[in-house]
Amino acid sequence: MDSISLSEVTVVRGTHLGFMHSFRQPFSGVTISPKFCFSKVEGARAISSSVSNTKSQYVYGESLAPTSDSGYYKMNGVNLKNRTLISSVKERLLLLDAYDDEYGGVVVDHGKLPSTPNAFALMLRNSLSDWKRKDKKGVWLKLPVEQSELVPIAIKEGFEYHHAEKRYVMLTYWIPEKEPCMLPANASHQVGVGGFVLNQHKEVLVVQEKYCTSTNTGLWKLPTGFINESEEIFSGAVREVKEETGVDTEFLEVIAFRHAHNVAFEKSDLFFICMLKPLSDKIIIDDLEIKAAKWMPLEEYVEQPMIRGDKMFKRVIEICEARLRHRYCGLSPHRLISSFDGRPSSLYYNVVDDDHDPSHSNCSTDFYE
Ligand SMILES: NC(=O)C1=CN([C@@H]2O[C@H](COP(=O)(O)OP(=O)(O)OC[C@H]3O[C@@H](n4cnc5c(N)ncnc54)[C@H](O)[C@@H]3O)[C@@H](O)[C@H]2O)C=CC1
Repeated sequence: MDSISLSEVTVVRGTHLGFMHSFRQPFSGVTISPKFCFSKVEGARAISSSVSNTKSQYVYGESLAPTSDSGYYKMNGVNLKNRTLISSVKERLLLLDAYDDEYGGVVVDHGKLPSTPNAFALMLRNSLSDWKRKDKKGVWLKLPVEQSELVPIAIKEGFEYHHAEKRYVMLTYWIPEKEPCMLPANASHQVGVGGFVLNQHKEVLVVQEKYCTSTNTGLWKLPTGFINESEEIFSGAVREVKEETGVDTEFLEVIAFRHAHNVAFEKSDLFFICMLKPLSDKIIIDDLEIKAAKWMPLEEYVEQPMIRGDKMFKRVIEICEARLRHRYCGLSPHRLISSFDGRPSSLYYNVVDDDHDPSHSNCSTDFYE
């Protein structure tokens, strides 16, 4: 792409009204209309190298134009003497809207992307030159699905995929050639939960999955699933159990967690095994995912060959049994806001509460009395 048309440039600027705010400052007292067009002029590097245009006069709105005296420019009837300033303003018109991040990089404003591929290609190239000149580091470019035609253009300029979601793809570019790329990688883990739900009759809530490997066919297992974005582990476990079995539960503790790698899409897996107290006993299965569910005596569950012969399942049950005998203590969530990031969060721990009264420890709670 070597040139863009005048009309395309007009569209480009039409998406950049935010820029006009800063544009006002160098020409204080001069009003600049956001609706404008321009043509090639001497000294405007960014434009002259890439815009094909035949008009001899250029204007911003209807106001910026060279005067008969070649050293002067006129805007809304006011003479401007600073050619360099005008040239730099013209260049800025062909840059992507972006803001600095705290690591010396830039984040392109995805809400203000130009609407045509040609304009985007020109502005991206100009912006990269500008960021390189300014020694910027990482560039974050989020392209919404509605503008997916811009993806190959960015790739051609050297951008790489970082991650994708349903509505966008994120691309990155690391500028410093002599420094290793410091941009954080895409999220590396998925988070799963499993519910150990034991009733007062020492029966455990188990399910048979509708879709499973042949080795697991017929296995009665704990309800498991993945937590949703922005969902807490404790509420995700309660939700999964409810969805799969219809049983209401109260979260008690994280009993253990497993860390495994290359589980899906080469991502690692954090699996939190949660102890839950049943609040209802009626089973209504989710027949999209689950073939059957029932309350099964704990001894019977443990005696299944796949449980007895499996190091993880066997150990998990041993831990749960130890917890029931007060020989082990899991982790309970405590809600807090850290001034580090100001975000509400859950800290899982099992020590006594603030008043240092051991009776307040979650370890002392007897779930089934
Ligand atoms: N299922 C099990 O026996 C065990 C599960 N876990 C852990 O439990 C957590 C959740 O794992 P699972 O329950 O096994 O999740 P899963 O792989 O069974 O996926 C959960 C649900 O997503 C849907 N799904 C997944 N992939 C699909 C596809 N390609 N097409 C259509 N639907 C699809 C299915 O409805 C499935 O029931 C993970 O952290 C895992 O490590 C740990 C040990 C055993």
